[in-house]
Amino acid sequence: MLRVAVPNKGSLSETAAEMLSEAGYAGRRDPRALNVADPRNDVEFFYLRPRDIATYVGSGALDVGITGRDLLLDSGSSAVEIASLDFGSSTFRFAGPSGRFGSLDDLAGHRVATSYPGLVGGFLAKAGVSVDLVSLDGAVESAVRLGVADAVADVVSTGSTLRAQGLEIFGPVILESSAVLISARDDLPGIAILHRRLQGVLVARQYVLMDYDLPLALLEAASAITPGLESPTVSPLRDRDWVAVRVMVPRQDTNQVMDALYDLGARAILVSPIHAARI
Ligand SMILES: Nc1ncnc2c1ncn2[C@@H]1O[C@H](COP(=O)(O)OP(=O)(O)OP(=O)(O)O)[C@@H](O)[C@H]1O
Ligand SMILES: O=P(O)(O)OC[C@H]1O[C@H](OP(=O)(O)OP(=O)(O)O)[C@H](O)[C@@H]1O
Ligand SMILES: [Mg+2]
Repeated sequence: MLRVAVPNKGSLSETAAEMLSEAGYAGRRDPRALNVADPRNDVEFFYLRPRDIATYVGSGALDVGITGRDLLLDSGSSAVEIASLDFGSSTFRFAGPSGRFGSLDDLAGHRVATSYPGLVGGFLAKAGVSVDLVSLDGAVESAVRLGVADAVADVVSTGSTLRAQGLEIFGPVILESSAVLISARDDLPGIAILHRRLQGVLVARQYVLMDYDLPLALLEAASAITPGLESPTVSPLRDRDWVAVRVMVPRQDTNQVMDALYDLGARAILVSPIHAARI
């Protein structure tokens, strides 16, 4: 039975659970349950703190897990990233009081608060900048105002938490992070199945199916607008001068693509959602 680590709370937990459910796996009925067996899929899920998942997976106690790239790198675990899951995107940045720091070198000798000492310490060591790291559990943006640090290094999404504390980002990007699938095993077929199913969910979320009718003479021009993943499916119509085209289109481009196809001469342009996919 494949043993899978899933975030039990925090920013990643809801979407991770939704994706697994869309991928056909059993979820938690009791939100406090720590594990759920899914015998139909030969999987058992373990609901753990996102910060601990890389440790469990790296040690081999669990086979595969969903966590943040930043948490994986901070942990120093030997687990590796198998795939990005395209949610929970954030950037890891330095920030200080407005106008106080201009570049990374300005940090030398100062106190930097973070709840990711492994990630930030590694980054600063590589950059050759020596600081006094202040390790906190969370809400690190308060550390400057409360006087325990001169700057912070933390997860930034919208930036509103930093702004509310009078901080602004400076220096290089430490990391672009997102939710990732991690493992320390490459010998379990169940991992490839889980990976493929989650990829299918991403495709179903990111693409729509588009059908349209088109004068045959415009097929090359239309294929340039909607190349599809491999190549568009083209079917004959009773009127031999026309064809029906079916193609996958990135969801976010749907309306621009429909406008362009209509301008070209396509008609009866229909869009449908994709419920599941294996690409
Ligand atoms: N505001 C956010 N937007 C997007 N991703 C975020 C945000 N905050 C955290 N994350 C990401 O979520 C993952 C886990 O962070 P999360 O906040 O859920 O856990 P935590 O900080 O350990 O727990 P908690 O905040 O509940 O104490 C990390 O990969 C982080 O980059
Ligand atoms: O850029 P923003 O959109 O404001 O989001 C970033 C904030 O979100 C996370 O906080 P979280 O709620 O996880 O609290 P924590 O700091 O205690 O982990 C992160 O640690 C930042 O503080
Ligand atoms: Mg947090």
